[in-house]
Amino acid sequence: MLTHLGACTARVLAVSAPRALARGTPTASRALPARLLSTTPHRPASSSSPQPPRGAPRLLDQSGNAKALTLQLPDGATTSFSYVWLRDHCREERSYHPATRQRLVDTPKIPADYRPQAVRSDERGVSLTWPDSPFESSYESFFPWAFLAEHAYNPPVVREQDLPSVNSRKVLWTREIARDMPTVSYDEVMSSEQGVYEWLKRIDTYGFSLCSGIPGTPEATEALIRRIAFIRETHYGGFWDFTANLEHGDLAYSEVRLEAHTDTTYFTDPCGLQLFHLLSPSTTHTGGHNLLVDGFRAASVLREAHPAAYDLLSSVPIPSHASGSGSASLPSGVHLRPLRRFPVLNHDDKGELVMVRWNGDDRAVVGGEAFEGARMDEWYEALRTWEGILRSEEAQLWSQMEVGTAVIFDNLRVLHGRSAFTGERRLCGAYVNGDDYRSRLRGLEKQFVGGDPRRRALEGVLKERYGIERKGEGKGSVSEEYL
Ligand SMILES: C[N+](C)(C)CCCC[C@H](N)C(=O)O
Ligand SMILES: O=C(O)CCC(=O)C(=O)O
Repeated sequence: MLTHLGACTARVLAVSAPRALARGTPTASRALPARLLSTTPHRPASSSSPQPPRGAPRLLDQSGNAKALTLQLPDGATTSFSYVWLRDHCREERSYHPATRQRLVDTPKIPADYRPQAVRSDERGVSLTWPDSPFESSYESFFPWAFLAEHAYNPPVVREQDLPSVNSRKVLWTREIARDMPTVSYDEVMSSEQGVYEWLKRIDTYGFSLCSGIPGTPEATEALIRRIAFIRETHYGGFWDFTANLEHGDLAYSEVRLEAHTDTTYFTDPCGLQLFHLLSPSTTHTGGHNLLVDGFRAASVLREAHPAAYDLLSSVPIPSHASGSGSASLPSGVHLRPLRRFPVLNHDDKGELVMVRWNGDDRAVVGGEAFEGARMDEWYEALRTWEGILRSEEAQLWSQMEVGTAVIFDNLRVLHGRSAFTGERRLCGAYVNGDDYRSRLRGLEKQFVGGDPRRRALEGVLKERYGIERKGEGKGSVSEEYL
């Protein structure tokens, strides 16, 4: 078991109905705490919404003389595709390897004025017959309506506002979550794909999860991590089994307190997941308690209360370094250029917060043009404000780790730390790449719930708004599993 430190006195920011993460048969995992800060869930149109217009989309010009393929959707909307785009995105075997799903067509050789000699459509989609030409012998491409509707660009048929944000499933938390921690059991993770799915869903939702019932050995811990994906090797090695011996020239290998931070801020691509499992019983040491802070919640508090500070921490790039060990040297002085630098708060191209990078110990010298004038004072004020939120009582989830229960967290969202300790404290764990974790989760979502939330919303929009569905295998090699 994990012993939570201190009474849970944090304010619950907002509570809505408990969210069932798992669909279908309940697993051995415990129920999940109610939402602690409501985020606006994406609500697909209810069954009372008007019935979608029926009938397949239709072509507006089948003459083949048009400069582009234009189709009209059942609601009257029209959208066009360039013929070069169509030839480039053909999913037939001549153009798209059916096993590797890689493009075979040599795109730059498609003539700029390429056009089909015939175009026809039916209830399933559109067929274009390409002519004999120096580019290729005559050939037919088929596109299911679902493929065209999903990938329409001129104009788009499905827009960003039709889909849930990448953070729609995330539940922000305070230390209050200690009342009922997202937890799965070692046995369920090791014994079934459903178990791995329950584990990764919790990590995706809360940014962390416990896993209980683990044999107190590094071997069992490593096997558990490898149920997600392969381990990410760094200059600290792959799977770590360490004590406070400064083995790798880093404070993690010491007994000092570490404030809430994210790891590997000196890498262009910080490690995605990080797992810790205590191997020495709590009787062998004093202190060394685990700290977790929801960096996305902290950022939302900062944005609400200190928007200027939020903007500053979202724009000014911060250098980071690690002494590394042996051959690794990751300096990042003001004039030394890593591949690129990142701010503390990082957003995707839709403005969604997707990565927190914060490590006060590993931060290198800040300076350069970005800090001229009053900017340096403003930045330190923002730092104090940000750290004030991270160190607030309501934000800090402290736990005394125990042999048999591991904590795993998303290093791009959840900050971690530890209290100082004395005595023998042996910890093991590893990093997993963020892309490998997200890929594994998407594969499990496809297996258990028909895809990730955006994929399911996209197909819901096409079906409910236009009556268009992806219907099993398409014609030829164009499968409905197109990427
Ligand atoms: C490998 N292990 C997790 C034990 C320690 C990693 C060292 C942490 C480093 N200061 C950083 O923040 O990246
Ligand atoms: O010792 C711990 O509990 C955590 C150490 C740490 O923060 C790290 O390795 O990044």
